[in-house]
Amino acid sequence: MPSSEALFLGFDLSTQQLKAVLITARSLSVVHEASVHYDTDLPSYGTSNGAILGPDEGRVTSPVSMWLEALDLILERIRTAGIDLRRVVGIGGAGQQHGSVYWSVDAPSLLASLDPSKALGAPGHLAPQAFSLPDAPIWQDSSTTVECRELEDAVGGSQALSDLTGSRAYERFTGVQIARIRKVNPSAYAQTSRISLVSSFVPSLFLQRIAPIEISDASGMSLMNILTSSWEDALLEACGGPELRAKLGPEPVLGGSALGKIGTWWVQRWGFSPECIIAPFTGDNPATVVALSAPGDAILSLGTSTTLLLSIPPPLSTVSPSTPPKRTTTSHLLAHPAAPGGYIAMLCYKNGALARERVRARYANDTNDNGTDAGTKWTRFNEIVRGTPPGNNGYLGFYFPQPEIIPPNITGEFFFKPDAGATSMAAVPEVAFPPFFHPRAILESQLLSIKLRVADIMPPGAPSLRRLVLAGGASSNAVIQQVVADVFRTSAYIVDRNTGTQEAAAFGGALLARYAWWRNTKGERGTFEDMMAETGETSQMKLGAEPDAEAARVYEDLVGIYGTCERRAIAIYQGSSHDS
Ligand SMILES: Nc1ncnc2c1ncn2[C@@H]1O[C@H](COP(=O)(O)OP(=O)(O)O)[C@@H](O)[C@H]1O
Ligand SMILES: O=C(CO)[C@@H](O)[C@H](O)COP(=O)(O)O
Repeated sequence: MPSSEALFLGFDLSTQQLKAVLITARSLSVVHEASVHYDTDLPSYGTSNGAILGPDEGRVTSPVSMWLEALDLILERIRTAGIDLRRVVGIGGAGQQHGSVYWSVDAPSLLASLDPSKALGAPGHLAPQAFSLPDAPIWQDSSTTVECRELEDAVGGSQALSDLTGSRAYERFTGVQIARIRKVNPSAYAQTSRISLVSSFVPSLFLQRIAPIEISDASGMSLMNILTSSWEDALLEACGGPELRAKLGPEPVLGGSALGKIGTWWVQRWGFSPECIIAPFTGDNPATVVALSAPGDAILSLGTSTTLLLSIPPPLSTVSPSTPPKRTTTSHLLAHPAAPGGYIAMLCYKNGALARERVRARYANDTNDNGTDAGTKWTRFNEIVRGTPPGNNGYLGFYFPQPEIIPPNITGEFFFKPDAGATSMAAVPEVAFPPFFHPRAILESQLLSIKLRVADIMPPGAPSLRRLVLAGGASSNAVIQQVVADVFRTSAYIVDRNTGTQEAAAFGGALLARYAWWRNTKGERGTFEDMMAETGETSQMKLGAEPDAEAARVYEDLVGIYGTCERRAIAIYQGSSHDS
């Protein structure tokens, strides 16, 4: 590869880390990856897994200054690795969905006049004065239940809101987060000139002006009409009053388009080319779909959250009117970032990686457990899972350390085992649940919940899943790959680390930048797929695990029992939360 070959830079500002992937223009090969882990690389912010809990019940935020410093640090790491940033012709990326950043009235002039002698995160440079709130509410926030009910009431209920926006009201969605800020901190709201999503915050820094919000990530706000991809006045009014439209900026834009060229601060401080284009960033889940989706596949993303993603392509014919995809009160429908008229169906769970880590720490703590995620940290956990049979001898556990999204708001742990005659399941206290069964129990219950609901998001008449593609941190774990293949009776594919990157969202962001560059700089008119076909990119997937027929049969029998136990866990939770 000539060292002058043009590069695309993709970021993913996710929950626990900022990640970056650099790919070549012609073959889309990954030339470099970098990351900044907030807790360990920027400990002065005191985050736990990238977030700060409280002070109010359910409040979860991340410091905006920490994200600025993370950008400084990741660029330093990329430069130190010997990458010549002048080669970067396009920047794109992704952000954790729903999180919001509140810009002050001074922000536009501060952004436009950044000082090349100062780091982005240097105190007094942008922060605190460019922001009307120092902390950004993130997707783990669950403090807005009242605002959710108010929003649904304003439009005629949860299904009506889902029909309009693709989702019922959810605590983490940006519209209700805005409504809460307007209610509890009206002066900060009044001083806010613009509101960005995490995904539009980062390109705003690169452009040195506030970027528009992208349609796929706008689908996670409860503010956009999912069929027209335009802001919906009734929703804007309900969440943020008449002033919200101006704070959101222009109508949402399609991904894979060029927003403009990189700002002069980046050219002067970091040596980027002034011709480098900036593409809209999207949500981390839509970016993962862009990176990994092929017809007939579903994607299971095992990051901090767990998501199941299904790409619904645009109708083949624009002549015959298409039936709008299903909208439900348990799943989400998002606009596709790069295929106008296409959608993404999604299930999302809050208790993913962090809940599994908690079980590992309590019940599978290796004496050598100071290893890394990729090294020995999961060794004991995996041994225990291998030492227990599919179905876990009937022991079923539910682990919701944080208020869950599916089922809504359930919190706590709930355990079940077959009763004495093995004819039904009995709820049992933790002490009656052998510790050895917990590691498999958390994997099985997290996956059975998805199995129970996956039919809800399949388009009518769609064939059954061809294969599941795994993404996110836990996708590299071979034991987890096998349980996934068995539960869903489908081949589990993973990204081949020799040819691709595990950082699918950052990679998807780089691909969207490549698509924007191809259309805007090269003047091409084709689809994203046309662009991919021209690159001659070879598959980055490899088989992770094939289902075991006997194990798959066990899970087919178990899914109904899982559903019954889940209903009982909800009843126990509701009983206990009413008592307290
Ligand atoms: N080998 C592994 N086995 C199980 N889980 C893993 C493994 N490696 C990483 N993880 C999990 O991946 C999580 C991080 O996933 P990642 O997709 O990077 O998160 P995010 O994008 O939300 O910041 C960690 O919290 C860890 O629990
Ligand atoms: O809330 C959602 C999706 O609706 C989450 O999936 C966030 O987008 C966070 O993603 P990760 O950091 O877990 O990848």
